[in-house]
Amino acid sequence: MKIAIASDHAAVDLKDELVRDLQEWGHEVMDLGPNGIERVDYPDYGYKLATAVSSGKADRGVALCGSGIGISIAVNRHPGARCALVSEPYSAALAREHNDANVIAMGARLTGADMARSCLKTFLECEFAGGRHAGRVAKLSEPSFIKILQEDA
Ligand SMILES: O=C(CO)[C@H](O)[C@H](O)[C@H](O)COP(=O)(O)O
Repeated sequence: MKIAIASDHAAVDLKDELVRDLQEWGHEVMDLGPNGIERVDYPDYGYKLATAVSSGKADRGVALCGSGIGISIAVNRHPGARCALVSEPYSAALAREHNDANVIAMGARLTGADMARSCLKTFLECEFAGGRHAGRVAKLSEPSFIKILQEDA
């Protein structure tokens, strides 16, 4: 698969480690940065990642920051992204099977490299179950649903 990955400064080391894992597992990796530990803003990298996945340039995305919270919020602002913040493999499996998540988010300051690797492997191996979940996932990007949210805001 083609996997896009991005982080902020807090998760560069984890990003680099997961890039190596992804390559070892045979995936094509789009590393969207950053390349150093200089402070950057997670919305910038979350937006880049969401665009890569939504446009079809990448099949799946990996979003990393200190807690995973900021970058997952940023990615989910993009209408084509379904980003799941996880810290253990069962949630990573459910994110694929029930939610058809196309981006996994993790927090480098909270989740160790071995656990992150295990979550990522599960996320990439699991498939969307469809069935009763399909209509729910479709609703997330239905124009009428988005319109209701905007009107209620
Ligand atoms: O976790 C994050 C956002 O949810 C970020 O990665 C940052 O770590 C967090 O905002 C703290 O910022 P800092 O500049 O690293 O102190």
